[in-house]
Amino acid sequence: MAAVLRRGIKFISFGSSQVFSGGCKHGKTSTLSSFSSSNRNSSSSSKIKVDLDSSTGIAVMKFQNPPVNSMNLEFLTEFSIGLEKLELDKSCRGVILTSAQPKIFSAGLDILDMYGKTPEHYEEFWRAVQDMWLKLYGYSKITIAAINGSSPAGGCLVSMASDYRIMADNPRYRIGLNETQLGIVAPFWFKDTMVNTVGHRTTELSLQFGLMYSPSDALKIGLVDQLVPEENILSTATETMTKWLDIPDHAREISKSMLRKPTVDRLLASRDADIKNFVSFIAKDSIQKSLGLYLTMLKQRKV
Ligand SMILES: CC/C=C\CCC/C=C/C(=O)SCCNC(=O)CCNC(=O)[C@H](O)C(C)(C)COP(=O)(O)OP(=O)(O)OC[C@H]1O[C@@H](n2cnc3c(N)ncnc32)[C@H](O)[C@@H]1OP(=O)(O)O
Repeated sequence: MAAVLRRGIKFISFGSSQVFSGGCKHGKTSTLSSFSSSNRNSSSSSKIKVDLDSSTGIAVMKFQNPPVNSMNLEFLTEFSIGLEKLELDKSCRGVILTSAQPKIFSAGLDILDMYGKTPEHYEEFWRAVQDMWLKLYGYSKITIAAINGSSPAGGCLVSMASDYRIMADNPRYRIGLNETQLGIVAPFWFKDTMVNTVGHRTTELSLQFGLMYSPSDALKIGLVDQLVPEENILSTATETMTKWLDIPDHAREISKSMLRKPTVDRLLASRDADIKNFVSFIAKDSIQKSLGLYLTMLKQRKV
């Protein structure tokens, strides 16, 4: 990674995949909170807008943390609480995750929460990342990621933790676990989630090179399930959800749990050790230096 940063390279090719280089700025969106009809219940925390249609049982959670939906402590906390509320709500049977920001699903974990902070902050932050993944990966209801933009690292994790992934077919977008490009390491449960999604060999290459895939390459390796024109992404996600809703909940839920519980249990059995590991890793001078360099390059639009 250091060599990559020094060279200021924008793309690294690997087969037909590339490390991503972004290229645009985003405006802000406004926060709305309303209750529009007897069947639709909209609520909005500051970073996530939730719209539940109780006549269909489908909720849409829209990330609205401009400019790039980076997942800071506040976002992660609101995300976990929002998921929890919907899980407890009997009128909700499935959740669509998408972004209110143009061109970005999520930029992943907020790098500023991992840079220049205290050990206590790192600990709190990492616990919030774990909470979010444990809730989403072990979620009893159906989750569909409508990936309407780039989705690096933590954004890719959220997508992979969903039951089904629909991505906008825009060749400028990228998705993948690019942690090594920042000089950091995806923890074992990120790795497990990817192995469970695309298999061991593809994960070996993806994680070591920090590969970011175009939508068509992501479809080829099974990182996403379907590509659609950008303007159709929400309608397709809703149609797809309707098909999933045809399956009796209890049978689908037990099947999902059978497949995912061992992976969830692995982290549950070692949460404190995982936090300790994160805090000691991220606080290292060499890692802080790498993150500092990466942030500088982001600001200079060289990533
Ligand atoms: C033992 C375990 C140890 C560690 C495990 C840690 C696991 C980490 C997981 C992660 O998720 S790390 C985050 C990885 N994310 C990235 O690398 C994404 C970086 N960002 C981009 O590639 C691009 O910004 C983009 C998301 C593609 C968007 O490009 P665009 O051109 O549209 O916007 P721009 O680059 O100008 O960014 C706008 C603004 O946002 C800041 N930014 C971007 N991403 C992040 C981020 N992840 N965290 C914090 N801030 C981010 C960027 O610097 C710009 O800020 P500025 O306007 O002030 O310059």
